[in-house]
Amino acid sequence: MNASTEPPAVTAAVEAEEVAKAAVDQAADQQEADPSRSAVRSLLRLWPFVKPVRARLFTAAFIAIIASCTGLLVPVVLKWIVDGPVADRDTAGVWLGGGLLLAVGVAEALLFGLRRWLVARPLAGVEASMRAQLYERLQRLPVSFHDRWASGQLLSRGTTDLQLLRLFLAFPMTFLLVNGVTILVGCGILLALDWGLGLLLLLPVVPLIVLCSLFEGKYAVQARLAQDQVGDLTTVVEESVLGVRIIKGFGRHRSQARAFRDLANRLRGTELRKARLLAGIWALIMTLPELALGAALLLGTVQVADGELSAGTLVAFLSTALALRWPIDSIGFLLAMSNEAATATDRFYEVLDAPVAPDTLPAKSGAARGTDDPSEQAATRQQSEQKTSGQERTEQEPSGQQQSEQQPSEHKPTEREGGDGLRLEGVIFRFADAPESAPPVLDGVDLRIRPGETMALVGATGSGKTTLTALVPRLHELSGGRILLDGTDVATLPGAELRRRVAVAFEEPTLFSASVRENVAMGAGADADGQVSDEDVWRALRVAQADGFVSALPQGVETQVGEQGQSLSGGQRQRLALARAVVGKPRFLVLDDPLSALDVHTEARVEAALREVLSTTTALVVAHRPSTVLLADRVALLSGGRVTAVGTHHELLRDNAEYRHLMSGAPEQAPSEPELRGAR
Ligand SMILES: Nc1ncnc2c1ncn2[C@@H]1O[C@H](COP(=O)(O)OP(=O)(O)OP(=O)(O)O)[C@@H](O)[C@H]1O
Repeated sequence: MNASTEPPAVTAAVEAEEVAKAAVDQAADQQEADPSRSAVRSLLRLWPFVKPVRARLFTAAFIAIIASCTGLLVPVVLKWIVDGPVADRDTAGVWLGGGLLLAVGVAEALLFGLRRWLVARPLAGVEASMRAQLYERLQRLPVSFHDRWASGQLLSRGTTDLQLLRLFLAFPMTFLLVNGVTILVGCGILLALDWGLGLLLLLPVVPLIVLCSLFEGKYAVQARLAQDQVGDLTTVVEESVLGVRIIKGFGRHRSQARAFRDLANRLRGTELRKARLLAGIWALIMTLPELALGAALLLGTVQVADGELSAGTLVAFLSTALALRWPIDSIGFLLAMSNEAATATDRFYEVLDAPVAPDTLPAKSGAARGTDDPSEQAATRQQSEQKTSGQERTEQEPSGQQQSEQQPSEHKPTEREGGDGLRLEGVIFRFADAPESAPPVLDGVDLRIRPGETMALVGATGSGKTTLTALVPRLHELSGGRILLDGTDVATLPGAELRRRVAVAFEEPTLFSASVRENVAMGAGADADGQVSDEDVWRALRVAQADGFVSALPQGVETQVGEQGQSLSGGQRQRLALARAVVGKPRFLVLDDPLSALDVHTEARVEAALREVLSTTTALVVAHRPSTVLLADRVALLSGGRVTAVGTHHELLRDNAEYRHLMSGAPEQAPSEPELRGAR
């Protein structure tokens, strides 16, 4: 949650518009495709997906080559008919020739039909497996990746780009090969029929090769631009649909539509440039061979008149040349489609190549990520204690404000046998995209939460509370320091184990298009799928005070909550998210202001029920209101990137001006966030 002084709804409306404008600008600045990149090399990266169906694909390509070359028999049969039965006025021979031509045509059609049948099924499988891999990768990529990438760009890669690739494998890939072989065989026949006329017909080949390679480079740039612009357009549509209430509420539909139109116009411009390039190369590909054919026809006719060439040979020559027209004409758009497929492959692999944080990291030594060496640990702690005044030191050495830990707090923490609770040691965090000059959001946070203890985390808006809570379940990787769960560094815990130990609920509750039961049971972890009993679900719903409204839903826990739970109120969504966090009875619970949307009475009831859960769970709860803070045994104040005070709510109210200011909302002279950051 970013710091903002505007009312949230106004900010959201302005942001919606700005996002659309930013997408337009982004499209304008879109990084150009590298014209020197090799389309063939890009397309070869599809091999791992194509490999399982290679036998069928190669068989289909071979059949298509046979079918296409079968078509080249037509001119040979024609030459035989003209020079034989027609010249000899042999009617039976003409019928036989006609029958042969029919047989050749039928064989060609059957072979092409067989090819299509062979490729349709396996290619749908290739597309499905690519899509599955993309989705799986998206799930594994870190939150920082998703922060950077627009959702529309990812959506368009999973839909439009993969469709383009299936089309390429089904059609252009095969036909570039088939038509290439057909042209070679056809040229061989032409040269065999009359090498002089054949050479004349082949004259345009060299300029056409040069022109095609020039076209390919230019087309690649436009194809990349167009596909990126489709991604931007998808982002704007998605955001407009999700933010439709804000757009309508603030009457922003016109400006939103304008921004969309600008983006659509840019895409239109790019598509027109593509069409112009394609039209240009197509015109050349059709005109140059046509000119050569005209010249060959003229020369051939003169030769027939002079008796140097038989009429049958000329007919065969011309019909072979005409049979090659489609394979030659199609090269322009086959190249264009291949280029788009190469771009789609690049875009697909941009996601697949993005680095995924390893499931577990080796424990690092030294201060950067803490250390297992007790002497180094002591040194690290000493360093961070020097940085932090009035901050929690250790349980054994209470001082100043910390002495009050000895005083009775509202809820006595339960010690767990063998557990060490949650420890943050010298935690440093900086967002990867933050400017170099900006200080880290968290700059040496030290905090110990004892087993069974509930610690409230309080701080000014934008002080880094949400960021800190995201570090415990490793939604972001630390820039320095370490976080220990019962003595184990979270970086060394396998992902599944980490999820089993830690459950989270955020202020902005995310629900999925599924039933209430499925949304809640999700919190029990992937390995518990299908094993969450009704009793567990209802217990969690009771803790979150959600049992009442869920019972009143038309199908109870089986009720579908709609996309993002839009059919529920904000407070109801928050309570379901809370139920999801507690259903798996986690050892550690991280709650980012999960009760902010509740009225005070409901909040009090949720808190009463939560206390039972929290008495056996170690919890870190971000709090903005005194009522939420009272849920906790102790409170930590986050300020200037560090924990500057720890104590009970009443102690901090008494002793800490900044805390008093935050809790009371009184216009007291507490340091502002920029002041605090500047002071560092
Ligand atoms: N993805 C991001 N990239 C760069 N900076 C970010 C990112 N997310 C948050 N920040 C910045 O990090 C700082 C801490 O944000 P965070 O959301 O943790 O604050 P917070 O204390 O939870 O605020 P609030 O009380 O308003 O929820 C803010 O200055 C914010 O602008």
